[in-house]
Amino acid sequence: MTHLPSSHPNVGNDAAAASLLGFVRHGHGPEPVLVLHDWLGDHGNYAAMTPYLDGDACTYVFADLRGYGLSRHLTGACTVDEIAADCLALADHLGWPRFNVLGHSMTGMVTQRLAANAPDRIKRAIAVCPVSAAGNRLGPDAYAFFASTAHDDEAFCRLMQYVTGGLGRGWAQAKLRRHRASVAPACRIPYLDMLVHTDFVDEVRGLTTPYLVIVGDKDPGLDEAAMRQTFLAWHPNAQLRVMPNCGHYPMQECPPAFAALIEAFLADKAV
Ligand SMILES: O=C(O)CC1=CCC(=O)O1
Repeated sequence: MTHLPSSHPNVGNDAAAASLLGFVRHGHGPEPVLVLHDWLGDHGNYAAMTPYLDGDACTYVFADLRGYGLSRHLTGACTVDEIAADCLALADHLGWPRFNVLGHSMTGMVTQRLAANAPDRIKRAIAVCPVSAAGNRLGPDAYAFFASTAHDDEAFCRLMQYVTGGLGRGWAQAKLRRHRASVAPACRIPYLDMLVHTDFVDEVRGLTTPYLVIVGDKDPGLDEAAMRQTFLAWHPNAQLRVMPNCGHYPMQECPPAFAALIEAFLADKAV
């Protein structure tokens, strides 16, 4: 991976440069792919799968949202509109008039926001274990538990084990270390509130963007049934794939199989 900081010299003006999302680029192929991370990780979620990606076919840009990883210094409103605007600014900076977008979990809804805001710019969308435009309406106890992971290391580890069907302590602790090092404390709850309370379903129904929706069969909440009631119900050109023996993090739990799945979709010449 090539590391390009957000202060890359090709940025057009100071204001744009100051708020450009940090990113990591991989590959040089003709198919541009903007890759977004989840609530609890950053671009590092994808490190295990990059050796299996075809860099001659695609150019991947792994972006960090404000408050995360290479954008840890950037503050903001932590809304889906802000993320979508930041993504389009990054695509402009990269010289990408039209591109593919991949969102994971929390940023599943960002793929929909982008497809609704800029349908001519989004070639295809991939939504991985995604929270949809309907938000993830957690009840009070579940919300309190999710919120506690922002400061309670044990709760964080329990969540990491729960959403992967019981992976071990080593997995949970590795996720915890990366999270605590790369996610600014001030943005943890605001992004949770975004993923819980956002609702723009009426703006995405009927969008014809080609969609690949991927879930793991060990992800307890964001499962096949949930996808059929959301993404598959709203997007006429959506297809669903269920990854076997995989939880909420296919890019880390099943890297080569996940890479093959997304690249088969990205290679579809009909689009
Ligand atoms: O990963 C996210 O963005 C949010 C989330 C954490 C566990 C889960 O099921 O969703």
